[in-house]
Amino acid sequence: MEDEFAFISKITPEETYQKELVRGIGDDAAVYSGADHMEQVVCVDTMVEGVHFRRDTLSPYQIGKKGLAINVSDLAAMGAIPTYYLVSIAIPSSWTEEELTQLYQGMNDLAKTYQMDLVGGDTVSTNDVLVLTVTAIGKVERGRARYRDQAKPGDLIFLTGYAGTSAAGLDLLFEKGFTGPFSREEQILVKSHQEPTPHIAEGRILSTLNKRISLNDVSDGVASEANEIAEASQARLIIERDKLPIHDVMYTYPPEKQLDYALFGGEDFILIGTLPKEDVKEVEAEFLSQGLMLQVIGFVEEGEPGVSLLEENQRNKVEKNGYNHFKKRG
Ligand SMILES: Nc1ncnc2c1ncn2[C@@H]1O[C@H](COP(=O)(O)OP(=O)(O)OP(=O)(O)O)[C@@H](O)[C@H]1O
Ligand SMILES: Cc1ncc(C[n+]2csc(CCOP(=O)(O)O)c2C)c(N)n1
Ligand SMILES: [Mg+2]
Ligand SMILES: [Mg+2]
Ligand SMILES: [Mg+2]
Repeated sequence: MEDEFAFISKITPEETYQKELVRGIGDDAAVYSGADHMEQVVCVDTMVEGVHFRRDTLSPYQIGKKGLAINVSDLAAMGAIPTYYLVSIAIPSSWTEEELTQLYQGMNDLAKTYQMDLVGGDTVSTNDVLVLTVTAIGKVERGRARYRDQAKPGDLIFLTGYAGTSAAGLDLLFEKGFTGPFSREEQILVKSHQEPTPHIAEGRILSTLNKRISLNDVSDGVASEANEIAEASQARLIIERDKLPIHDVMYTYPPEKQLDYALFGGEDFILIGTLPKEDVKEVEAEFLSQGLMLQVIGFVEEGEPGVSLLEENQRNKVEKNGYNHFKKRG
């Protein structure tokens, strides 16, 4: 990389999507207006080389795409419509300009899907590994954001996709390297790790249907995210083992391995939530009409806040044991 300012002008979009954007890249800060009936939603997540990806697990394009996707997933978990994003990047000297162009192409491609505008960021050099921090902004109709603290006894728990595919894909990449070779089944798992799809359409259904819904996205694993809902709601969540949605391509794995990936794997970026039993039919019908998946995986009951797995009539405690940056898996 020769010049910081040349780099910034290279990554500045020529056109923008959002009509409420007043000033994007090029001044000290971005400016946008918003309608009174909408609330603004903002989140930030970081990806660090060696922790969130390696050069042999994600391509530069995929690093960019996933860096934005994990943030869009947090917007989905709030029921929000994505609008803007900002990118802070610390670049080691080993990265070529071509690789950085690909990284931004990955973000651009995902941003186009959701009509999100890149409105700012920061560019620095580093003597260490690449660090990518994306801030995502969205909006949601007043009072319709979906929080983690809404679960109540009698509710059902749901997932909006398959659990555990990303972690299974990552293990395949560790085992076989970036180029594989991977069978067709394995390719599905690897792709789900490398290019997760945020569940924005699912989040929007859950926000526009006016129901009492708790919602979270699965970054650290179903066990961890379910425990977050349990803590925030002071509720007891029971997950039924035989209802966990395991993708067909994982049927060749031993059942214990399937369960471990599903509960503790993480990075699936599906949504987990709860809703009143009497609302399930209506919500399911809306998901079905849009070709989307909604799988009931358990229920909420009275009792000590926490999560249990119901298996052959036994309840076993599910610890908050997913991915934790300062703790090894136990
Ligand atoms: N360093 C920090 N300073 C201030 N707030 C933070 C910091 N780290 C996390 N938070 C806040 O703590 C809450 C939980 O953050 P967390 O990162 O666990 O959620 P998440 O982004 O959904 O999960 P993940 O990062 O695993 O995808 C959020 O409200 C987040 O904004
Ligand atoms: C090379 C490599 N090693 C391990 C992992 C697994 N991993 C890293 S962060 C994370 C949870 C989500 O992160 P955060 O909590 O920061 O949002 C998981 C499951 C990976 N993706 N790549
Ligand atoms: Mg976070
Ligand atoms: Mg989240
Ligand atoms: Mg985390």
